[in-house]
Amino acid sequence: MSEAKNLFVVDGPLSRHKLAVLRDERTPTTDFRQAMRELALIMVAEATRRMPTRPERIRTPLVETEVEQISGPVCLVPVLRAGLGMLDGALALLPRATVGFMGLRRDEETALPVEYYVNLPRNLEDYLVLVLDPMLATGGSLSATIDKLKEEGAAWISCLHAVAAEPGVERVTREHPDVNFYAAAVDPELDERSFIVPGLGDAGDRLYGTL
Ligand SMILES: O=P(O)(O)OC[C@H]1O[C@H](OP(=O)(O)OP(=O)(O)O)[C@H](O)[C@@H]1O
Ligand SMILES: O=c1cc[nH]c(=O)[nH]1
Ligand SMILES: [Mg+2]
Repeated sequence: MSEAKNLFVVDGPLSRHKLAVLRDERTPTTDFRQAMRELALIMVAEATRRMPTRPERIRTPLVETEVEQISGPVCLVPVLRAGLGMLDGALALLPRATVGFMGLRRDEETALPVEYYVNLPRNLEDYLVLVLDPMLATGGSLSATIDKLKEEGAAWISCLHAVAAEPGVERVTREHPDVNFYAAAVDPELDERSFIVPGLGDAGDRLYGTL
């Protein structure tokens, strides 16, 4: 298992349970979607633990006191399509977040990412950015996403994944030591089509019934 300092495995009983539902080939689309939403919620709770905060003085009904607020606006960036399966869960905890989109699909022959849609907020440097994508396989799609976000000025980025594969983790943690990566599981390998093994199959197809 990767020992990178910027990799965090979110593997408590609840996330293991959700992941078990996602991995099972018998799970129908509706249950798969629900488990993905719930896992995203758990992962956002974990990833926000390392967000910067700022103090603020307020009054409770009794006295004046100091509280903490997350120190910037948050931008959620789902990587289309599969990342959309995590968006609702993330928005449940961060309802005021801005949402940007990265449209990428892997070429079936080469497994390299092809960009087809990008829509990010202006002034990305002001935001704390959370990238949502259930699958981190070779790391090609995530690497392209992080490069784009940094090009647009993002300075604080964390990435949330249901399943990551060792080779992809090795790549993105090495290329981006300033970014934090969260995964519910790190699987050992990729098959000849660059699918994660054991993995959960094609997350986009399972979310949207396009099997
Ligand atoms: O680490 P990589 O090797 O780049 O693979 C991971 C990417 O593959 C999947 O998307 P896919 O291309 O299947 O698009 P989809 O979400 O539209 O199905 C997944 O959601 C990631 O974005
Ligand atoms: O195993 C994999 C690899 C890439 N994308 C997926 O959806 N699943
Ligand atoms: Mg897919």
